[in-house]
Parts: sequence; structure tokens; C-alpha cells
Amino acid sequence: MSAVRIGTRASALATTQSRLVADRISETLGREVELVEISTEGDRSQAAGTPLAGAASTGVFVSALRDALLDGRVDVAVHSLKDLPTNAADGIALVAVPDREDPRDVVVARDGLTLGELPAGSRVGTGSPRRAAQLHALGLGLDVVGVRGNVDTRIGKVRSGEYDAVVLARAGLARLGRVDEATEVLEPLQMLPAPGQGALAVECRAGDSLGDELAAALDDPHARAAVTAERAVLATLEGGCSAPIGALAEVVEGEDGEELWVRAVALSPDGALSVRMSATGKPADAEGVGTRLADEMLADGAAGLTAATDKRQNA
Ligand SMILES: NCc1[nH]cc(CCC(=O)O)c1CC(=O)O
Repeated sequence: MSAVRIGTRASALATTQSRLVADRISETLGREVELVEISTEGDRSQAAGTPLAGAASTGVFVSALRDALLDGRVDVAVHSLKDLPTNAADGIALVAVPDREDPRDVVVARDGLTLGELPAGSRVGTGSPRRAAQLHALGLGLDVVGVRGNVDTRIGKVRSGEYDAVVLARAGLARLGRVDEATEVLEPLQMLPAPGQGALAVECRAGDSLGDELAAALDDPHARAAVTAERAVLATLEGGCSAPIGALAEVVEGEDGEELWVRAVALSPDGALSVRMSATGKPADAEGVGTRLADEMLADGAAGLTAATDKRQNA
């Protein structure tokens, strides 16, 4: 039987994640695997020193891997789940969400400091509107500044003294074997992670029987339920507002069996206004739980968050 070809981006984090999935495939299916590097417009501009920002970059990275899948250059694509757009892609099946890393964000600060120990005016780097808004909301007077590039580049800005701290996904550091460099793990009460953070998405061509094998071998039902709810929150809120959004779901053991617990926040970009809510339900109804939670948030003012900020800024 021919080798299973797994498409990956070239970055250290992407190849580590793809190798993780490759090892699981060869262990569980006993199939030979091969990593195929897919270079994207985003990678090329990053290498040239002009990285694309935020959503623009994610879209490019994801679609290049999906193109390779659709035209048969690879059989499997591995993505960071939080980078996937919420709308489904034609001809592509999300066949597995493997067990999830710790979804929380971490701080990497100079001198081993925590956020609370950083003096007002400290420069904290993040390119994420979600992290920026939640940093502002802490009321510490931090100077939130943009930062781009891969994990190594971002941590480098702290080591060089350019920034006092950066905020990153713990999962990325963990997978790169660099989690010791985190100086604080941020509790979800202070900083809700991005929907899907810490989880991987394994995609195949729709209808390919390999997808069924990978689902059976790699899918973690708890991780799948959690990210399904988080992405339903995101998809529903995206339809009604453009505010930064955080969401985190967990499957916990309740009195009547397993329960899905979801927390979410939508914030004005400056963090001054926010709508924060939680909901519980059955893991089998993950999508419904997330959707209803987001509908409640919209009814409670999430839809007006961006407009409210604009008005204040004009006043
Ligand atoms: N935004 C890019 C990105 N996409 C996935 C991860 C980390 C791994 C993950 O969340 O699964 C990162 C880096 C970061 O946010 O620090």
C-alpha cells in the first residue's frame, strides 16, 4: 500500500504538529507516512519580511493546504484548528480532532515576570485583537503593541528587550518543547482563548475511505465536542458583530453523565465593554449549545460592541 502523504506548512510549529499526526497514523494504522511541505503565499511573504496580518494570513495558509488535498498532491492536511475559517469547504471533510493540548494563553515576559508584576506602560506584544482587548480589560495600563511572525520571532522581541512581554498560545510552546519559557499561564477568567486553540484539525478529501480510518484512530470525542461548541459561538457571533471573541468549552462529568460547559466573551477592541456568558448542555448537542449561547450574547449587546466603541472614540 502506498504511503499516506500528509501536507504541512514549513514552519517549525506546523511541521511539529504534522509529525505528531503522522506518528499517530503510522502507529494506529500501521501505514507508512510521508510529510509533504506546501509553501504558501503567506510563508513566502513571511520569509521576505513582509508577513501578512491576522485573518489574511490564516486564510492563505489553510487554502494552500486544502488545494494540495483537492488536487491529490497529499491525502491528509493538518491545521491548527483555531486557524480554520468557520464555514465548511467544498470537497473537504474534517475527519478528526485529536486530543487537545492545554488551550490557555501564556505570557513570556522579561525577568520571569507575570502580567501583574509588569509596571504600567510596559510594552506587551500581540497581533491578536482578542488578546489585545482582554489585556486592556485587565486595567493594568499596559501598552499593547502589534507583533507578527512565528513563535521564535515573537519571543525574540522579549529576549532582545524590544518588548517587555508577548502573549502566545501555550499549546504552540508545548509542541515546540519551549513551554518552560512561559512566565505565566493566563487563567480563562482573565483571558479566554481563541475558539479551537490548542486543538488540531485533520482533513481529508470528502468521501475518501482514509477519512473513516483516521476518524476511528485519531478523533477525540471530548475535544471534538468542545471545539464544535466554540466554533458555533464564533460562527454565530461573526454573523452579528465584528468584536474580538474568546471561547472555551470543556466536557465535564455531571450528575446525569457528561456535560458540556461553554464560556465565551465578546469585547470592544479597547476592552472597555464586554459581554460574557456561559452555558451547559449535552456534548451531542455541542453545536446547539454554542449557537444558543452566542444568540444570547447578541441579544445582550454583543452586536453593538464595535459600534459602541466607535461612538466613544468620536465623542
Ligand atoms: N495564530 C497562529 C497560531 N495558530 C496556532 C497557534 C498555536 C497552537 C494552537 O493554538 O493550537 C498559533 C500561535 C499562537 O497563537 O501563539
